[in-house]
Amino acid sequence: MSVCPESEHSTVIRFENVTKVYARGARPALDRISLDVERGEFVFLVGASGSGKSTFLRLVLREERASAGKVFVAGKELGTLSSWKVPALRRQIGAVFQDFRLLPNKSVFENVAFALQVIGKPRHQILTTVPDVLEMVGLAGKEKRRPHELSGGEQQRVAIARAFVNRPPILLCDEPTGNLDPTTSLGIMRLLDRINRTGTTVLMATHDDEIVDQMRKRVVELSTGEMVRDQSRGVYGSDR
Ligand SMILES: Nc1ncnc2c1ncn2[C@@H]1O[C@H](COP(=O)(O)OP(=O)(O)OP(=O)(O)O)[C@@H](O)[C@H]1O
Repeated sequence: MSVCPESEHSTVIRFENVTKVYARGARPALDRISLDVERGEFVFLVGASGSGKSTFLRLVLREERASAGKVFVAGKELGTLSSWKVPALRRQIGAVFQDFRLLPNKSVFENVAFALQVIGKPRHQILTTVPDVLEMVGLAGKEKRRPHELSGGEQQRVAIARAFVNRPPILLCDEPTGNLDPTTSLGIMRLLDRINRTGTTVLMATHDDEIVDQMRKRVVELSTGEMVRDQSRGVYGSDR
């Protein structure tokens, strides 16, 4: 197995000349992307629909493999990573999506606890960890509710709690505010910012220009699979 050539300790995601082609003859969804994300960074991935943002996130999760080039996550090269090691890789990555993806028949508590049960955490640990993370995301007192008894913003907080409960070093967010109004979105961003300040690297794909402009974090822009901008403390549109 090859290991990331840079210091494993600071670079958490590295793309080396990565191309992804889904179907033979199709134009690349990602075209020769090279990028390093350091531990503790907050990175926005922006670009029009179809520019390759979700493909980028899927490569990090090893849901897809690069057609050419190398992807390193947490020091591991994903092209040569054995399939039996993929679950351990994914334990290092929390993921949050636009559509929340909660289990509808489970309570808030159970939705978050489930993430710990599947990785074999003991019951006593689950009983102390879940209330802590629910408190952190602002859902103390709502443990027994089902997802349909919560607002969209609250449902996204449950999804974030579930993604973060195991304290992964990396949090991937694919349009996490896409279904939320601006005020609720701001609350979600404050929460992601807090999580980032604990040292977790956050990589967030978004179309939400107001949020990108307010947060002033690193902005990586894709356009039809090519990286056209990588700006520290950037804004959504490069012309502003
Ligand atoms: N599973 C797939 N099979 C074939 N082509 C795909 C697949 N997934 C994505 N694509 C293509 O790859 C390109 C990039 O898509 P991707 O979903 O990564 O873009 P995106 O920037 O996330 O878009 P959106 O903002 O709409 O989610 C598009 O041309 C898309 O049609």
